Amino acid sequence: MEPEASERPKDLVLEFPMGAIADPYRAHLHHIIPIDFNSVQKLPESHVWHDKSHESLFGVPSADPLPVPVIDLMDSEASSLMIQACETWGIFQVIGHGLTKFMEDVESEAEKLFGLPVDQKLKALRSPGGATGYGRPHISPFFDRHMWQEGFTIMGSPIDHAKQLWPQDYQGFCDTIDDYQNQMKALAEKIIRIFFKSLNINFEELNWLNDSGLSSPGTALQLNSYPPCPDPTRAMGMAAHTDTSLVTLVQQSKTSGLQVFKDGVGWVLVQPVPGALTVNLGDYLHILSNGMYTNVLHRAVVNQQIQRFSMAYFYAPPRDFTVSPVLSRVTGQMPKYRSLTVKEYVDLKGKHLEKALSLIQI
Ligand SMILES: O=C(O)CCC(=O)C(=O)O
Ligand SMILES: [Fe+2]
Repeated sequence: MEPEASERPKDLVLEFPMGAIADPYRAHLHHIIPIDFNSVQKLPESHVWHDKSHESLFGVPSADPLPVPVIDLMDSEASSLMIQACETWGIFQVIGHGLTKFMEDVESEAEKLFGLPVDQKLKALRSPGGATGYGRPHISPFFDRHMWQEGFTIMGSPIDHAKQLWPQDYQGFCDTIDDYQNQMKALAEKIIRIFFKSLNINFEELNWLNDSGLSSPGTALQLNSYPPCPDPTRAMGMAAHTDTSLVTLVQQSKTSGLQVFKDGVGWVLVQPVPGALTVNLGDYLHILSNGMYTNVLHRAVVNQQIQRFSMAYFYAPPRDFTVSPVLSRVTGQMPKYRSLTVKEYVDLKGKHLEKALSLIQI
């Protein structure tokens, strides 16, 4: 039976042999190299998502979408509005952050990067089993269809890959990316402190959140490009997933494409607001809040006319940090999830994707 449009899809993983997910197939180049989008006139069968067998996963956007909350950081009520938004949506957009210049600069670098000839981009290809560089979405091995997307993942300095892309002229890209990551880190930490305060977490003692210790948070910047697609209603830009983060800051270009799943409503478009950054709540805040804050299920769809870009900055605790439902201790509720380290959760998510949370349910 197909789920109602407004019921959160429970099984997002398509028919991919489970045994293969944990084995080296995961690192196979087939799941790393994007197709040459310029040379394709017709959507290849390998990229068709919207057919009978996948209907329930695809879903249709809600006919009467409610707007995702837009919050001005200068508003004196901003903190409580964010908290409200995450009890219901798990996502909101922020304006009034003063980061427009950095956003414009990073978007033009992303355009430059994805505009390079395919052979040039392939020089910075992610290595099998590696995390950074050019390639398909990291969630690709879980799905038996390919997504209409190419990405570039950065952790720390992008200098090694940038030198492969622009041997003579890589410094501008690196400087823009460094500045952007510094700004995004500060904003992510500001938002995380608001949520930790609401959960009574003593964040003054968390050296990784206060830049005062040996351990550092896990951060990554993902540049996404979704080229114009010959058959957008049957294709998928990025399949539905939740982020393995505390929060993710997403910058969308003017072209819409990000959709979120809202219980009782269905898929809702996150309408790009000029200058706004979208804040997605990830799995770790969901666990810490004992399920009170929604880890938003989201995906990206594509269009026929315009190449769309997005920049996603992920912020997670260090790998040795223990994630446990602290809210249950405060309120006396039964914990819904068992405690585990970030490293353990990352391993579970790497093997089971969206099933990871149900595997730690008590
Ligand atoms: O392209 C988008 O708007 C979403 C990207 C995303 O969800 C991700 O990179 O995790
Ligand atoms: Fe995401």
